[in-house]
Amino acid sequence: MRINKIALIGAGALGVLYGNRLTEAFGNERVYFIADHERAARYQKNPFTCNGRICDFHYVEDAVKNETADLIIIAVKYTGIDNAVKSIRNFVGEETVIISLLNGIASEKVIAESFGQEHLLYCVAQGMDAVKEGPHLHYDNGGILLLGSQDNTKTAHLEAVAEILEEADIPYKIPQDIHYCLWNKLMLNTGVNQIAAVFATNYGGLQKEGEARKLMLKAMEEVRTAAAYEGVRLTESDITEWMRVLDTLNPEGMPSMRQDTKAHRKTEVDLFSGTICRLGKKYGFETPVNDFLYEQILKIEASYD
Ligand SMILES: NC(=O)C1=CN([C@@H]2O[C@H](COP(=O)(O)OP(=O)(O)OC[C@H]3O[C@@H](n4cnc5c(N)ncnc54)[C@H](OP(=O)(O)O)[C@@H]3O)[C@@H](O)[C@H]2O)C=CC1
Ligand SMILES: CC(C)(CO)C(=O)C(=O)O
Repeated sequence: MRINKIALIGAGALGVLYGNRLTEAFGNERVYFIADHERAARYQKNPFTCNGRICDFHYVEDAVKNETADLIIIAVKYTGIDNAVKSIRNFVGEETVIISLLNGIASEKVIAESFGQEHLLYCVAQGMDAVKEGPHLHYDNGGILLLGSQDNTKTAHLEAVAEILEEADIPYKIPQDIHYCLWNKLMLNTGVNQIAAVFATNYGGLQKEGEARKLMLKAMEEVRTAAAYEGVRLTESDITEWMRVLDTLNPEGMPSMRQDTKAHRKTEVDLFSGTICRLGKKYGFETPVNDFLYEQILKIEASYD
């Protein structure tokens, strides 16, 4: 299989980062964003920039028929996944490969249920420092994509995506176990993102000993339990390693969920405690910390003007 046409949906921090690298590599004949009519018009009027340079993006309206993409990259937030799935429907052909850059493990389930497991490759986006203000994206570190198939074998789809990333000079890795990688990142996000939002703090507030850090570790332990029920083994040392990484971060920085609550945006809580509490109910284990965090985050969202 060879990937010719590449579509993205979601021109946010990650969408602009990858959209720009792919457009620079393959041109806007082969690379485009799928967008509804309102977004396409808005984006065309107010072009995106990436590290100070205007992005030469091409937009195709989601109502267009008879245009399928070989690869679709989903880069919306979880709050936008249902509409994004509707928007890409016309572009999914028999051989289309779909990857989701979203955090957590929930978007993959939505995609598989909507289009069939055979279209899906698993992906973790990590290590980037992309910050988007209005249409302007800045990053120093472009991060890396971890990719894998459902059973971690080298499928034709996986090889085709790897080839295209290689050609575009986009860093990627095919780890031994992509599900472990997805869960490990979910464990970090469930602790760090949610605690920073609930305690209205930054990385500095999580780096020092105290109630916030204690609760963060307990929230992460509940993810370990959920992962075990799902057949993924996360260890104590995975948590220790994340704490080492957390302790190196700029204390003034903050995870995306805290940025969302500060800006009074809906959060991705359903990706994090939403997932863990749901699995707790499914398998019959207690999730007191994530129950508490879920409730608190919904309260924060409800308090916005
Ligand atoms: N930013 C990062 O460094 C990282 C992010 N992630 C994860 O990646 C995902 C994306 O994050 P990020 O790029 O930061 O998110 P952003 O909020 O920056 O971007 C999301 C974009 O999706 C667009 N969008 C929403 N709904 C639709 C729709 N129906 N059709 C088309 N576009 C739509 C929004 O457009 P509009 O503005 O026009 O409404 C917005 O620009 C999240 O799950 C995040 O947790 C993972 C690793 C790192
Ligand atoms: C890894 C981390 C916590 C980086 O801040 C993140 O994924 C996020 O902010 O959503």
